[in-house]
Amino acid sequence: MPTFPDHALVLVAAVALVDADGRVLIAKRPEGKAMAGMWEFPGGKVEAGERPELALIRELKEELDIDVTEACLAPLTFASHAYEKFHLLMPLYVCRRWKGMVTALEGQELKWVKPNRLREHPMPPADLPLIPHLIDLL
Ligand SMILES: Nc1nc2c([nH]c(=O)n2[C@H]2C[C@H](O)[C@@H](COP(=O)(O)OP(=O)(O)OP(=O)(O)O)O2)c(=O)[nH]1
Ligand SMILES: [Mg+2]
Repeated sequence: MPTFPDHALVLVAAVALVDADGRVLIAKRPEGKAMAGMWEFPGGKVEAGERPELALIRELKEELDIDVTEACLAPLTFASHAYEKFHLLMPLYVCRRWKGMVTALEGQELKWVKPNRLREHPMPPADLPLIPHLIDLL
């Protein structure tokens, strides 16, 4: 029985951008945001009426100044995590191809890391089960 009446589902689309050396891009959540200082996969909330793939393409332009096409987004797995105030459902895509140079447009710290070193970076609890999938893939 759910003890919380208003556990709204929040849909967030995220991506593992993979470089030629099999490293994955993570970004540090800026001060002032929830979970500030944690390392996350680029992405963001899917807006009402928006498809997750298009949300991700939009977020990658806004946050990193890169152009990604839908055909280059391969679904890998998803996170489903009960935060205190909402339930996060977060599909994780993999992308190895994009146009433009990855640039931190929101002042966020960026880092390319091997999947087996992701655990050295504090990540939101929802992300921890995603790490083995990336280790298996890359
Ligand atoms: N982008 C992203 N968000 C994550 C990850 N793990 C995780 O728990 N989240 C959570 C944190 C936030 O509650 C939510 C994403 O919200 P956000 O604030 O980044 O959304 P947004 O990019 O649309 O930004 P905003 O316009 O709301 O400021 O998902 C992750 O790996 N990547
Ligand atoms: Mg975001």
